[in-house]
Amino acid sequence: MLKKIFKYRGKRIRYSSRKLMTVYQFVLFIPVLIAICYFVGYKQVYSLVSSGETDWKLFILPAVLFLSVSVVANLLILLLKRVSIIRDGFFARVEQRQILAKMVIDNGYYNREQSKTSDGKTKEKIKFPKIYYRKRKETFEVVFETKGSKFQDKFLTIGGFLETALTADMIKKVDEKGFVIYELRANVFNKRISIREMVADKGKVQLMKGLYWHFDKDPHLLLGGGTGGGKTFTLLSLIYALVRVADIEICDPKRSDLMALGKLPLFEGKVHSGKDMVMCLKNAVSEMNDRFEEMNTSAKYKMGKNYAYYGLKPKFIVIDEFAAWMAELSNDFKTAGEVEEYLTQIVLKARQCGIFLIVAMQRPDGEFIKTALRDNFMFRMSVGRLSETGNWMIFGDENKNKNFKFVEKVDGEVVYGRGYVAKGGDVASELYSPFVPSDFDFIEEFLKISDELGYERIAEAEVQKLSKTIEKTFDREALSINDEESKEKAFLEELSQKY
Ligand SMILES: Nc1ncnc2c1ncn2[C@@H]1O[C@H](COP(=O)(O)OP(=O)(O)OP(=O)(O)O)[C@@H](O)[C@H]1O
Repeated sequence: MLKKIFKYRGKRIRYSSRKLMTVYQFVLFIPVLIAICYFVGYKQVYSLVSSGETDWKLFILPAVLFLSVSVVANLLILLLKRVSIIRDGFFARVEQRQILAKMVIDNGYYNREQSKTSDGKTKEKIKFPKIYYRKRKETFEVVFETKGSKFQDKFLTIGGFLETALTADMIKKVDEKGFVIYELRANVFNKRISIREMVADKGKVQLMKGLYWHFDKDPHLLLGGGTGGGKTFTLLSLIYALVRVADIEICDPKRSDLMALGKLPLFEGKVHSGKDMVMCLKNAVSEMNDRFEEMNTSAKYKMGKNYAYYGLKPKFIVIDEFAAWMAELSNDFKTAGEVEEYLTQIVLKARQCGIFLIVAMQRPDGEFIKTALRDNFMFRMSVGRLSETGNWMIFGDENKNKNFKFVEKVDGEVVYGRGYVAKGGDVASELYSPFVPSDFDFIEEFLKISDELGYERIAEAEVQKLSKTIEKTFDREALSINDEESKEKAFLEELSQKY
């Protein structure tokens, strides 16, 4: 009851909050000011004055000392505030409160109140509506009182505006009696991890600091994104992290970057293209049935337990450029029907026995992936530039009002692999896929994993050749594809540009 009466909503944003950073500058300077007043003012100047000293030259040194210490101290305080903002510390939050106050003033979301002073003059006072700022563990909340105020309509749709004003990403909007609460996350870029930090176990894989794909809870991943946005690198990163703990099958209809992996012993016979991809899905369905059989007849059978309990390894089927593949099959109804059938079975049933799909495409158009099938991908990601419709197709109706941004540069540097992420049905939040440094050679790294897992080594010349196929400058010729395949590849390339 008490909680209902006194509900803490956060720090109130007031007219005075517009100068918060300056106030803190002064507050932090006060101890320094006291110290110089004591050591310079009292100890030096005062003693000179009280001893009757009149030579003005003797006062120069204390004056210079006073000024220089003040300037240096203020510069240090400014530096401290800057570092704190960059590190998302205390002053990042102070700055956010100040920005909110300025936003209210600049947009006129306040009321003017007139009052009479004791000497009969009229004084105008600016009164802010009730707006609160509250820090949460990884996020912060901005709360607006609605209660029929003249700004109510504005506050109910201010989410996108807040995202831009506070350079933050809205992750939730909650309507409460009399209030609307926006939950935002700032400085998401700082939460980016390097590919080498990606950790996976039998139930989850890390994507950013504090962000995991719990594939056993939110099965099947749908990844969308425009050309060159970082889809292939995201897929490769996921494969890199998961291959230590899972079986991976790869379908690459474009026969591009991922095809090269098939030449490594670690993925021998596990990288598919053409008709082989249909077989891969068919085999996954029969493996699913076998796994269920094994689980149900196990001596330690327990209702509701999943693959991990029975000691089974998770298995991932990675399909790149899915829409282009389906477009290619648009005249081959039989095969297209077969693919759809296998995918539906896996999507609907395979979670418990540990078989998961990771499907990537430019955008999940209903023409190529049925909405009912798409809705069962419980984890969604996008990287790179995507149209409004593309985002809506990936993240669904829940995100129709989300302000999806395309960010090309962060701190002046071009950024790759930026996009959004959401569990099915949630508001999408900003994502930076794990960073792949320029000295990271996927082939070399997969060979290291091969060694760890006891696979045979391949010749150095072959390693060199393969490394080139997954370089930052796509050298697709190195894949040694014959003429007939080249034609088909060009056709698929064309389709994947479109879809
Ligand atoms: N996570 C990342 N870390 C570092 N660089 C990246 C990352 N993602 C993408 N890049 C850079 O962007 C380039 C394009 O990425 P990628 O090949 O993954 O795009 P794509 O969306 O798969 O494009 P396409 O559809 O044309 O194959 C890479 O060669 C790399 O230089």
